[in-house]
Amino acid sequence: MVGSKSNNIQAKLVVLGDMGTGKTSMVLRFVKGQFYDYQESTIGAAFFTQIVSINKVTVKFDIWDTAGQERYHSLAPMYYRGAAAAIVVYDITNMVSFQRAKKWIEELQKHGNPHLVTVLVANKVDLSAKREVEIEEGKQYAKENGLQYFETSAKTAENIHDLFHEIAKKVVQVVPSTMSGMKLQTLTQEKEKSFFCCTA
Ligand SMILES: Nc1nc2c(ncn2[C@@H]2O[C@H](COP(=O)(O)OP(=O)(O)OP(=O)(O)O)[C@@H](O)[C@H]2O)c(=O)[nH]1
Repeated sequence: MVGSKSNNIQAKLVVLGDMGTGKTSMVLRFVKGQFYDYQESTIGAAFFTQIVSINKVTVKFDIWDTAGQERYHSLAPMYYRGAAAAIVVYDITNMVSFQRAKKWIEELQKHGNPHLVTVLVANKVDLSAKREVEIEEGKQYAKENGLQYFETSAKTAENIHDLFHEIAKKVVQVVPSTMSGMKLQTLTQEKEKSFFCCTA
């Protein structure tokens, strides 16, 4: 439970998925309202912050946008460790990226925070004429694995706002009741271990 006064939650959010699926584009759309047709591939990872208000609760997302290229795979645990939420992205025009998304989900199930809010995102829905992964396939996989599922387009902004707001709502719901009322200072010492960081 979160206290009735105004509350602030800081939550680490990691974005994973194959290269070129649109991870950076989705985050840029959400944080800056921008989209680039020629978005450069991420090297290592990029960091962004954005605040979302859910009723009287403010969620500050610390977003780690990871690099999808295989050579950066070994860095990923550094970014999903301690995360409150994860977005796993695939490109609806690329079946290989869907297979890769499943691998990420398996990895998170094995090594991620057990309370991780995980969302499967099918991006580039504006390219439906080139679709290789059917909606039902994505939905079915998400259902079987207890994940939320969103179809988005970073290009047109379809569902991007809803995606991050839904994650914020879920994060607010799973904030452990023991953390309600804790002071930021107290939590800072344990920040490495904690999934959330609250002020009340
Ligand atoms: N049509 C369309 N193109 C998109 C969309 N999202 C991203 N793109 C394009 O796809 C390409 C790759 O996008 P990025 O955002 O760099 O993908 P990424 O997953 O961050 O890639 P890595 O950094 O290599 O892991 C870019 O040319 C984007 O413009 C979308 O929703 N629709």
